Amino acid sequence: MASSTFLSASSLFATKHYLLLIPPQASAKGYTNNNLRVSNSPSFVLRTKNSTHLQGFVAMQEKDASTLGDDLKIKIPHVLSVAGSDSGAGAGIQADLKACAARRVYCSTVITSVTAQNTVGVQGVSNVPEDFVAEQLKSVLSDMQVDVVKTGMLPSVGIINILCKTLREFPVQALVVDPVMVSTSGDVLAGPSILSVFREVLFPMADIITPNLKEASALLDGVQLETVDDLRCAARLLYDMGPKNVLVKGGDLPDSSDAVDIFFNGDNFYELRSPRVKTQNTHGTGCSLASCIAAELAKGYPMVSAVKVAKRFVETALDYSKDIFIGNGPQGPFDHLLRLKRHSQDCHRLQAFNSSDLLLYAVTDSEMNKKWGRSITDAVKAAIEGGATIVQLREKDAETQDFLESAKACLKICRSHGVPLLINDRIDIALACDADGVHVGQSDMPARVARTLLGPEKIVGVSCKTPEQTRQAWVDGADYIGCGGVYPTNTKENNITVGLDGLKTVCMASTLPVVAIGGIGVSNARTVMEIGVPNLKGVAVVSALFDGECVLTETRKLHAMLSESNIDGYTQKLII
Ligand SMILES: Cc1ncc(COP(=O)(O)OP(=O)(O)O)c(N)n1
Ligand SMILES: Cc1ncsc1CCOP(=O)(O)O
Ligand SMILES: [Mg+2]
Repeated sequence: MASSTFLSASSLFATKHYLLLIPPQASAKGYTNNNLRVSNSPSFVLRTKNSTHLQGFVAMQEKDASTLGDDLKIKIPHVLSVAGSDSGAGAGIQADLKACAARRVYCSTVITSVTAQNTVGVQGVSNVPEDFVAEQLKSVLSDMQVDVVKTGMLPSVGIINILCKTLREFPVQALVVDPVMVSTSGDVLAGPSILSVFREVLFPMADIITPNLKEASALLDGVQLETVDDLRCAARLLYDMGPKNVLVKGGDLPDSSDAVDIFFNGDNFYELRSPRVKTQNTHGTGCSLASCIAAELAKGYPMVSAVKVAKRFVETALDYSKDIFIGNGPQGPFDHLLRLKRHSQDCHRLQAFNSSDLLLYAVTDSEMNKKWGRSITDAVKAAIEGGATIVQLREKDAETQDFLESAKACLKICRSHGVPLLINDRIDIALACDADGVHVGQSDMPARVARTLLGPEKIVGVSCKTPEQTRQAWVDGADYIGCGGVYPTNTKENNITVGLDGLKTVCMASTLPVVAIGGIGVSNARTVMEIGVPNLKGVAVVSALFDGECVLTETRKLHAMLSESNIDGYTQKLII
């Protein structure tokens, strides 16, 4: 269906630019090196001729890929949205852009109409002149390898005719038609004059049409649609107008606690049923659903899975957004990217990573807390009260669910004190609780992948014992380096001790700030900090803080020692 580039795997393996990490189950299933389809970086989909697929990561070994030959460039799935602009950005072109971004598909836009719109309703509409719609269409389609066209508000017969003519000139893999007629607020966006051109010209070209109840009824000359059986009849009648597939959305069906949509492909009916999300923030659901279908088609998925994924995508976003508040009208927008609330919860972390946070780095240990009969939250509270400037949860034996609960509780404490909280090894836990970042070692999740998964604003720390590792950490997008064990330690088994010389070598080679770790406490922290390298920013400590009766006392002692020697001030001055 979609025209993503097919690359032969042997050419990928031959290049130094890509390292294709084939998941074990791929070779177990006997996948050959032929016909691997790379659809997205850094994630990829392996697709075989029988369309089974596996997902994984493509890691770029070089940041600069500008020297790649044409045959190795990655084709990005591309949806062109032909729709109206919504100034409130809940629906229309703006929703389409967000839905495609959320589904990791490129979206270009042809604007058919500009609406003055908010959560209350539509205050004004100004259609774009037809010849300028034609010009936009030509600009995009003549250049940009569009896979799928998705239509929204098509406000005039002339614009629809221009679209159909242009699509004949520049054919695409699929056409998704959302026959927008009325906004969520009830305002008319396309008059009855377009009904016949929809039915006679556009629908026969469509791979799928996605009317809601009101639109289906209007297209069927006002027939009443009140039950799921009515939706089935409507789907069949609409199918007879020529589209290859029909999705009739039953979101407005009365008396249903479920959201029921009917999908018909000419052979089979699918009843897509899910619990109705109780929310007022539904503005733009139709546009987003159609865009998501288009996005999945552009990636090469079959129609039924595209529709199912799209429905799940919208439901997830609606559920996530049910308590957000944007605008005073009855139907607010929702958050396609599931990120807006996180930002407002982030308010206690006022700035990005600050290397002076490494001064007194407390690393927890579940065994030690158990031994001394304290909870992890009490341990973290005491460490912060004693002066810890950053906290890492290093819970090696914790069950995932317990770890997540502890991490959420500790995060609350840390946020209320403005202290960053990092998670050791477990990117999944960091993502699930929205921690401030992670610390990974040389055999953990590679720092570059951790960075990709966590995004640019989170902190990524990497353990390094050599200059080569520090350089790689920097290339991979790490924020700091943990270097050790500086001294022998019982906390980490089989750990090679690098000594003060090893620490110095790493610091000298590093372009990133460094924190020293391993066997460090009040008795030797000063010696460590006085090795005289500007980017050594602090000490990371486990047993000296947590393997004792009173975490508060031990942390205070170490904090006093570090502040007394004004180590941070010294290193800050040197590094400037
Ligand atoms: C600040 C800091 N530095 C180094 C480490 C060690 O990480 P790693 O090498 O992954 O070993 P484990 O801690 O996972 O056993 C650290 N945790 N923190
Ligand atoms: C996790 C880790 N990485 C290198 S040494 C070490 C253990 C540090 O623990 P302690 O501070 O008790 O020596
Ligand atoms: Mg680790």
